[in-house]
Amino acid sequence: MTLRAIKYDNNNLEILDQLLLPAQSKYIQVKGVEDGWKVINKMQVRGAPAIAIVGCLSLAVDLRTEKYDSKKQMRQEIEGKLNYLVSSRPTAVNMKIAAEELINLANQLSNDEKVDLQTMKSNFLKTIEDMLAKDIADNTAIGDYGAKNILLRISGDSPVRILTHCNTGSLATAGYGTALGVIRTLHSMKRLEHVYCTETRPYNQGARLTAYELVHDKIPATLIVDSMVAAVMKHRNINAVVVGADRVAANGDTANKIGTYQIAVLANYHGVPFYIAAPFTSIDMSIQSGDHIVIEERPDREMTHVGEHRIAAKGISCWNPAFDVTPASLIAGIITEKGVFRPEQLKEQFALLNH
Ligand SMILES: CSC[C@H]1O[C@H](OP(=O)(O)O)[C@H](O)[C@@H]1O
Repeated sequence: MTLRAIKYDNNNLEILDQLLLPAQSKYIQVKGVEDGWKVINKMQVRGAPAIAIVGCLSLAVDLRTEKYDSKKQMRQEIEGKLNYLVSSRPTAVNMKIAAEELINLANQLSNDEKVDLQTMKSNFLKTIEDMLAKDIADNTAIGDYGAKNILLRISGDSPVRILTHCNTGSLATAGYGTALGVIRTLHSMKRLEHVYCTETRPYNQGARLTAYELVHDKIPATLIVDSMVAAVMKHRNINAVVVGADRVAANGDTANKIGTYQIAVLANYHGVPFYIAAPFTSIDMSIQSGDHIVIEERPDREMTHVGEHRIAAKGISCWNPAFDVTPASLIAGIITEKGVFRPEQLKEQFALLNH
């Protein structure tokens, strides 16, 4: 049984409430865009690709139940709801890119006189529902490209030791995962010796979610606290770091979970290749560098408490950015579903291959 963050059939959308994992595995129904915005903003579902898929599927739930007087009215509803969903979390670009593409599609269908209202609705819904299968296909391709590229660096057929940060698996996507997809593929090739996953404070995506996925898949792994990365690189002979992305800028600068930047600096110091694994839907060619990426800041309580238990002194001020930006100069390769690219190749390859 594979882990599924998202369940969608017969217009019934459910998400695995990731705030309750690993103690409790509970699915909650998403009854439309309002619910979609809330479960994304509260991080009951999270992960750049999963955010876009759940957001768009929540729109599909609304569209199937609502009646429209005209194609123009439906187009206006679609645009308003998609822009609302984009506001749920600002850093991951996938929801923004999906919204732009779906608004363009709604405009095309609305302006096409050969297309009636019912055909517009069914074409639009199919495009959204196809996102699930496409994401899984993208992730298995990322896994293949990433594993092969990492193994090119290894002499003989010895297995590798990988470090990863945050959660980039089935719980951050429609399935299989991006960076965790690379790890899954290495494991299936019997070329993975061990994974080190960081706990990823303050939301603990590593301890609660990645560890959960690795144990579920029986992949040999060790959980480390975020402050142990340097020691693990010094003493455990890490062959590569592979992490995900929330937004990759045109020059390859990448926003990812807070703590990623310092891992990249440590990897550079220890001569460990540092990879980003992300689908083209996480690449934002509209911004030239990471300087332009908006970094979400989350509530202090996510730092000062674990559940209901206070772990920080009352009255201390907090800074809780959810992401940081790793400069392209520290990135050995960007693993995508179309291949593995050096940051300086990204703009050209994206223009060639993004279709
Ligand atoms: C498949 S990449 C997921 C990406 O999203 C995570 O952030 P969050 O848990 O806040 O949504 C993290 O940055 C991962 O790398």
